[in-house]
Amino acid sequence: MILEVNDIHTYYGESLALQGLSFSVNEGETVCLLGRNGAGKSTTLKSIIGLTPPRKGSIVFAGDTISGKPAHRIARLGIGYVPEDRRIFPGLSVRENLEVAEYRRSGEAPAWTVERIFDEYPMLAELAGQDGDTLSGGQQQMLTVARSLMIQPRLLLLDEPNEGLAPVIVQQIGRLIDELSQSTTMVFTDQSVQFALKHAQRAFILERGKVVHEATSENLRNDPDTQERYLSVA
Ligand SMILES: Nc1ncnc2c1ncn2[C@@H]1O[C@H](COP(=O)(O)OP(=O)(O)OP(=O)(O)O)[C@@H](O)[C@H]1O
Repeated sequence: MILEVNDIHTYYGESLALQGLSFSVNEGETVCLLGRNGAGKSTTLKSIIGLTPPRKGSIVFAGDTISGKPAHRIARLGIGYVPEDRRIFPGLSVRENLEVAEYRRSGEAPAWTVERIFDEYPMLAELAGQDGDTLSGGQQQMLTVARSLMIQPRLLLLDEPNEGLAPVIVQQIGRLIDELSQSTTMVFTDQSVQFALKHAQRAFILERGKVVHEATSENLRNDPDTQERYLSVA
């Protein structure tokens, strides 16, 4: 088990967003968090990375309790996070956006360098000198995912990577998830059950800040009742 989220309670002010949410992820797996708007998917990822620390419960990553640690320390333990709003640093080139994120754990050769990213994603190499702010939505998403690799993640969290992107770009993001899932454990959120089932091995369905259903993608695909109950827009 690389990630264990145990009974977390996360608040915004006095308002309870996650109320006893638990799930776990095995090393090498790709899982998806599904659920209607406001179910708590983004807050779950933000709780793991430490942006909205849970007030109760615990989160264990690779044997270390990370709940309670500051976000930058959690990231340095090897958790990459791509927020919903893709924070490209404006005024920095594509190359600089990657360079500022670079982190090498002592004693380990980095798996990801700017050169490797440019080799594997030539589209980013072509844009190397361009200001990050001038990129299209799809290019920005590629860059934010690539940037999250620069901390050499063992676990990658992607929050709605497809939001606002054209279908052809969504296909590219799907391919990127498939490729990265060969080497990295991943947790992503998505509004589209079809996309999730295609690219994740397991899904957790959230409702009102809790996991209410867990299934392999295969089983959920053949379970229209559960899809209808928790995922269809009423
Ligand atoms: N910054 C915030 N301040 C106050 N409440 C918030 C904030 N962000 C989220 N919430 C509340 O927390 C709950 C969970 O929201 P969250 O964004 O995690 O859901 P989600 O499943 O990711 O939904 P969406 O698909 O709309 O992003 C909701 O009730 C939401 O209104």
